[in-house]
Amino acid sequence: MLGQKMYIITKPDLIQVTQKQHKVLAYPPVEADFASKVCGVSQAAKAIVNHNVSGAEGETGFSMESHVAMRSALSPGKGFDDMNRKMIQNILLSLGTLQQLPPQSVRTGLMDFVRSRVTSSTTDAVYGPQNPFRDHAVVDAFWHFQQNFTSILIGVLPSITARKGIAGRTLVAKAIEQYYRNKGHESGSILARNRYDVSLKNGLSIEDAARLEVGGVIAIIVNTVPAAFWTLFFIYATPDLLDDIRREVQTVVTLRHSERGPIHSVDIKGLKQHCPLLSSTFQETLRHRATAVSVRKVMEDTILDDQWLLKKDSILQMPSRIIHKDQSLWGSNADDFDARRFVKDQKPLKSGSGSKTRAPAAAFRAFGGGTTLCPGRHFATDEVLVMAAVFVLRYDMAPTTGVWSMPSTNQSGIVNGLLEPDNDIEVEVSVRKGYEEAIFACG
Ligand code: HEM
Repeated sequence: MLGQKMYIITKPDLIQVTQKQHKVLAYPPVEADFASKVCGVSQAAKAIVNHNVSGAEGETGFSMESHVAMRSALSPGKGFDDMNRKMIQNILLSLGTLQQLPPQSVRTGLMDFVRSRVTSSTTDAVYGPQNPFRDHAVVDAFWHFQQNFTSILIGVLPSITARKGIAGRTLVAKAIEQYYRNKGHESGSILARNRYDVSLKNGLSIEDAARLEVGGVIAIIVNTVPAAFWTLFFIYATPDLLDDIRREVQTVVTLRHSERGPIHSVDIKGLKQHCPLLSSTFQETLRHRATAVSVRKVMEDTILDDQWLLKKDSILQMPSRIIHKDQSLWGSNADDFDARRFVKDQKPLKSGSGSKTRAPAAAFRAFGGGTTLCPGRHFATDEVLVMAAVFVLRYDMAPTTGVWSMPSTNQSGIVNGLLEPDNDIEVEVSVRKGYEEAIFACG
């Protein structure tokens, strides 16, 4: 990007105009460039990935077809429902494992805990019974790679400065390659199958298809982990909020007794429709912690909104963090975490006043917007809401220092969608009275 002209847009109305001009202010060339650099593919694969990124030749080529394939896999339908249901079952099951540990209370790093649960639940749902992430070495390698994103993408001599990350990436790509060779994708989700089919159809080798799939893993887990971490952090750090959310979640859980023990069935639809405070807390967590920057390439000289000349080949950025902290959009408490901000009966923002305000929908940028609005947002929302709901019902949690203090986030990488804590929080987690034998299921 050195020497490249850059424009930054921070006003939602201008962002909407930008998003409507998605052919000339385009995302696919940015994504192709990102994938080529971050995934470490061969020269031949770079040419395939960068072919027809402008869409001038119609909806053909790897870039255009993988966009469609991912969107269709993540849209409502049987394939998506199967994958989503498996992820939810995995989350419910994985939150039960603490119960099997000998003392009823365990010490763990909160980020570590969330990372391992999200990684195993999501990758198992996506990749199926031959999921390469069932191997802990692959999981560890992936997170080493993730910690080195920024250096790999824009660092000086990444082969030296990001050696551990690159080694991690190679190990994960090899494991996915083996998965493909064993035909693991055939019993995986629609998302895993669609991505493989598009890669092979467009002439990528299995090795390069596997390298690019490492980029797919970034999309499916990297943002959900901090989203779940911060959601739990804010809920437990605010005792009144924890009590209110517990009461709310209880209304969508039914209890029945079985030979195996008491079964608590969580109504997943009810969680989204009848738990406004939990949903609002999740959205506010994303608003408060998002750092995603939507990037577009200017494909030809363009006059934006009849007044701004954008030069061909320049880069346009729409940074969520600036927009989410704009007091003219979110009110005078824009910097604060307000768990009730997205509860529907909040009054809309009146110009420049009020602390409890609702901004226009376009001002919420955690999932991007327009044609590239995150297609995994429903999957991610279900994952975090279910995790938070079961966690609050089943567990008490307190930091071992005795005080919940907000961790610093200075080392958070610039390509992350959300801030990440510099250090993990050590917590003591214990099963709540009455939930010792509980089994959770989705209703
Ligand atoms: C809280 C979790 C998540 C956040 C905050 C998030 C955020 C985003 C953002 C900001 C973008 C780029 C949009 C743009 O530049 O306009 C994006 C793209 C994408 N996300 Fe997510 N995401 C999350 C979870 C997921 C999950 C769980 C999946 C898949 C299961 C997923 C799949 C994708 C895909 C495939 C794209 C690329 C879309 C395209 O090429 O058009 N995301 N996400």
